[in-house]
Amino acid sequence: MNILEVNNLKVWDAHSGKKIIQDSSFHLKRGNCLAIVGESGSGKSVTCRTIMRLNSPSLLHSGDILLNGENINQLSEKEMRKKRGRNLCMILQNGMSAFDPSCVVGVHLRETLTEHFNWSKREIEESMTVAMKSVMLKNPTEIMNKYPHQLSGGMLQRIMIALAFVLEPDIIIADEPTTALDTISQFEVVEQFMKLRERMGCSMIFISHDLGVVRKIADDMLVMKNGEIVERGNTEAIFVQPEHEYTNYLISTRVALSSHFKRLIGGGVVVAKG
Ligand SMILES: Nc1ncnc2c1ncn2[C@@H]1O[C@H](COP(=O)(O)OP(=O)(O)OP(=O)(O)O)[C@@H](O)[C@H]1O
Repeated sequence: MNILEVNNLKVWDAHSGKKIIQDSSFHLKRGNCLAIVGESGSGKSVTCRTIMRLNSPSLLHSGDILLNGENINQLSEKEMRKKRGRNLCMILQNGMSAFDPSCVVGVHLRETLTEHFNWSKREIEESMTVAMKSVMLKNPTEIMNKYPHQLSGGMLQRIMIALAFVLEPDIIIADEPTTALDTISQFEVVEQFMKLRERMGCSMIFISHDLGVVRKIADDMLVMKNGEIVERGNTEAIFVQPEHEYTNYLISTRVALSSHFKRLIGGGVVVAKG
């Protein structure tokens, strides 16, 4: 059963007429994680922002976007706002850009949750506290009283994941959620995503440059190049036997990079003698 079906999605720049997404059709099965990979500028983020209807007004689109069978492309802006957060939740690359820099994060969390639930301030704080502890954020009350710039990138990502725990959306769209983080935070955030899936069984679209993470987390994947999907299917099957030469290139580049890295690390270890 598909929770999301995207049919014949086209996106273009109204000013230049440049086609950004050519004619994209894909689906997300309920409870599955679909990864979108591809080089920079291939249209991964524009695809996801179109689903959320968060593109800049200069980008126009056509096609059907069926969420639970309902064509959300035909909804008014007001109806779409209700879908965002409660049904579709996006976790961005840079946690800093997701929060209002002028207020403490607790205000942002309260505003978001008040829009979707008829909860008191206390209920909101209680459910956020539980969710924040579950993503290993200690001292939730203290964190909620801090401004975004006073928190690390990894902490902000985990706050967004905690918010997703509370919102329990049908679909979480994560746009390179670990790119801006250091290696340790990347590992922790990926762990939290896996936990999120296990606990909520939610459906997820996961954009990533990191093929190691994709192989670990995604059931299915799409490979994009120049606004087109060039390969799709089961993640493991694609990794074992990529059909498109571009996918082959992406996978073999990763393998080459990783063995180069291992050689460097191995070669860099000097054991003192005597
Ligand atoms: N607001 C916009 N106006 C015009 N062109 C845009 C706009 N936003 C994105 N584009 C163009 O759309 C294309 C796809 O961009 P997109 O951000 O989806 O790529 P991406 O695959 O997500 O890349 P990355 O991995 O670097 O995030 C790019 O050529 C980009 O320049």
